[in-house]
Amino acid sequence: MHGLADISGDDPTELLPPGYRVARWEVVEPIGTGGWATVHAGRLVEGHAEGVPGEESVALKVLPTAGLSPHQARKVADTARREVEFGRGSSHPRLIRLLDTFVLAEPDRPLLDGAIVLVMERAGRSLRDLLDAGVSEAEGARLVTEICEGLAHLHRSGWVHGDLKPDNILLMADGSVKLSDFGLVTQLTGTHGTHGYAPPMGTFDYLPPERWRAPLGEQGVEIRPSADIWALGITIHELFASGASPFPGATPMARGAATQEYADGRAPLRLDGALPPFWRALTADCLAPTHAARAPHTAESLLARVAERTATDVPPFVRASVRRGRRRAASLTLAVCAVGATVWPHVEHDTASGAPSAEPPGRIRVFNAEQSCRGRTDRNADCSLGLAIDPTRPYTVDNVVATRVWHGDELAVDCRLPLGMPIIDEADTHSAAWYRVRLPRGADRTAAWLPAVRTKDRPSVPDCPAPTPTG
Ligand SMILES: Nc1ncnc2c1ncn2[C@@H]1O[C@H](COP(=O)(O)OP(=O)(O)OP(=O)(O)O)[C@@H](O)[C@H]1O
Repeated sequence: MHGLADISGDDPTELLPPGYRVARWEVVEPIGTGGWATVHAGRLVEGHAEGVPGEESVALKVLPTAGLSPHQARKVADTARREVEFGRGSSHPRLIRLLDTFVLAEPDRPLLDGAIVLVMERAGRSLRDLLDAGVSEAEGARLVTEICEGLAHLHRSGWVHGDLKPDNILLMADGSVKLSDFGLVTQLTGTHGTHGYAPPMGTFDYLPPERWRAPLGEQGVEIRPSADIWALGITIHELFASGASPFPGATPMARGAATQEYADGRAPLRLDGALPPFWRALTADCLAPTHAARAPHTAESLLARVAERTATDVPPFVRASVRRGRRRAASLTLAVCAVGATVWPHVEHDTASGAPSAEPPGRIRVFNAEQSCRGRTDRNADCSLGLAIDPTRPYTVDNVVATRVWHGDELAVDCRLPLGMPIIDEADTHSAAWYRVRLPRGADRTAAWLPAVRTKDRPSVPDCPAPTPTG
């Protein structure tokens, strides 16, 4: 976020020298400086902190309040309050965890007196550090997937990040993504929990067009999850275009003006030629010019799109088995179904007993919310839908079986899981229910899970026992 002044001074070690103790934590060295804060590497020197793996694995974020105008001090305090309130109530593998918070009492060191210290999990670097070199398409897919997992969790829990950008997308030592910097997080309110009110701050390059004109009320400016989706679109563009913004201009203000020209229909969206076709389409959806046009593209639906795309874009040895599966499906199609759909054979296993059962308790037809895919009979890969291995885990690349399904396919169903991972389809239909379906003979497993949003049928089948990781 943009602060009003660099309050930290030129040398962060002047503020918090190595060896400085904050309760059970000790400062090791500075990591970086933001608009309002300096961040230092730190270590635990006393006792034990749950979930802190190594003794040097924390970051101490210091927000000084000394020397600020009352207005600035209020902003810093509000930023810290948001981070703390959010950090205390949330825990997810894709979010940087808050471990401790303090307000320093240092009457003899005026710069530090009253400073707020947040102790957090420490990352190795940020996504910003990857932009110059660029990433491969596969690596980009993994990074975007993990960003979307974090965003989907935030949005599901009723929060908007409000300052998503490569600097706030941190990479852990093992390369995994965690979102950070929750100083502008906003809780969704309103009758349906659709919007909240954020302070009029943020990073110009990542603000959606509607934010430039949003009226500032007593509670702040209105913000919705679609603001994070816009920021995600800019971030994906930067990721595949070596850090370039999709909007022209030498300064953030100029790029902001270009953003508004586009939103007003006075300029087209010009995405960099470096973006591969799938990512062009996805980025364009994230950068839909209005909240209403962007709203169907939720973090959850983007996650499903990337997962499906990655599952079709599999290594050659897996692809061969998928092709074999498709050939088998194609012959069944001819034999059984005049409209290009498949009726899968059903012999595998009875869910409750594990014994083979000839007749499944129910059948469902696959429904594809993409209208353009419904009339097709060619089983085109772009129109295929995935099945999950574990319906309680995020629907990501490593949670999709190799066998694909298409609109109209008829599947044998054993049971229904009412509360799995919530899924939102392209038409914005929500459901946390899943059906356990049998896979055709020869598939690499006997069963998989179809999200209930992918069928219009409601067969009367028993509730499933808790799923095992093998599905
Ligand atoms: N948990 C962390 N682990 C490692 N580095 C971190 C961590 N949190 C922040 N940093 C790094 O410290 C620097 C400043 O942090 P941060 O952006 O949170 O401060 P800020 O004042 O809120 O910044 P901004 O004004 O950009 O929002 C950044 O370079 C960031 O990558």
